[in-house]
Amino acid sequence: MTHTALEAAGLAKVFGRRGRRPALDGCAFRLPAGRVCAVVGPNGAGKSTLLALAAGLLAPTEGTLRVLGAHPSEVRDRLAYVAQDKPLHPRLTVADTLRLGAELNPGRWNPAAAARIVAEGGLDPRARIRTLSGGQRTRVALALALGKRPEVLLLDEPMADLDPLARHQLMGTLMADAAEHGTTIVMSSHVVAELEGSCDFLLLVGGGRVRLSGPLDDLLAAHTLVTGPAGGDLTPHTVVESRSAGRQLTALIRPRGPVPGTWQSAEPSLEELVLAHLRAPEAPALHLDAPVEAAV
Ligand SMILES: Nc1ncnc2c1ncn2[C@@H]1O[C@H](COP(=O)(O)OP(=O)(O)OP(=O)(O)O)[C@@H](O)[C@H]1O
Repeated sequence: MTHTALEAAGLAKVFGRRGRRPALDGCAFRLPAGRVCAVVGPNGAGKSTLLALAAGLLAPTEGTLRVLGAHPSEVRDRLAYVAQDKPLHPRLTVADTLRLGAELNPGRWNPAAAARIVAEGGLDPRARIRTLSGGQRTRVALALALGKRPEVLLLDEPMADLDPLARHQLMGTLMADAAEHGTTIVMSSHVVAELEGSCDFLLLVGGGRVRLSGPLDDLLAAHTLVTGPAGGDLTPHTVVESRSAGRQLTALIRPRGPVPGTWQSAEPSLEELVLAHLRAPEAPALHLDAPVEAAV
């Protein structure tokens, strides 16, 4: 039994010929099993590439990405992956699709988990996939994924085409499943607010690199949002991002020692942490997950 769900070392992926800008470059992180991990970052940052590598659908150009201590292809039956485009057979009905899920996952399939997700969306089991809306297809794809009873669930922007109520309800189902079975969930999303309160581990990817990694509480505690007079001196602290409005300066810092009482300070929210790093792509990386070094 491994206690590590995902472990990347020196991970790089170049699409097409070598020499092109890598989609991922020199990524190293370690995600312990049982965590709910948010993967965030701007468009083109490499989030989908990372998830497809973890699912074993892509091979790294350099380095390794181990899943449950093994090569992804060796643990395929212990993983489930929901891609952005949710490939489902358009002519099958919802019930046929779940039956296929059962046939493809003998000994693992949990019909109740899959049926529950479909039923909660009010989907007619006799409806053909091609007649479903984007959000309804997402629900079927999530039902297939959870029905597989995976140890690691990889979700690429799973909530993008769901209405707010369905998002809320499906997030609740996912979190309950993770809590009950210890499932590791790795979920990319652009809607940072919806990750707050559900995720306990963060990977912030930018320009193909992992810029922040670690337990969310530790990453938040390592940063302080300060407000003070414009032109105020923030040495010796590491300033991730600062903005002035009139005579006031607001900055996200990584404190190195106490912050003077002339500054108002508070712990940032997840959204504030992520937005500051997105606005400041050159800010230094911070890894609080003790990743392994790339093998030489
Ligand atoms: N199949 C592919 N062939 C060539 N380049 C690709 C391919 N897939 C991704 N890329 C490139 O790799 C980089 C990372 O893409 P990726 O889809 O992983 O980003 P992302 O963070 O998931 O973006 P988004 O938030 O827009 O979904 C981008 O520059 C993209 O153009």
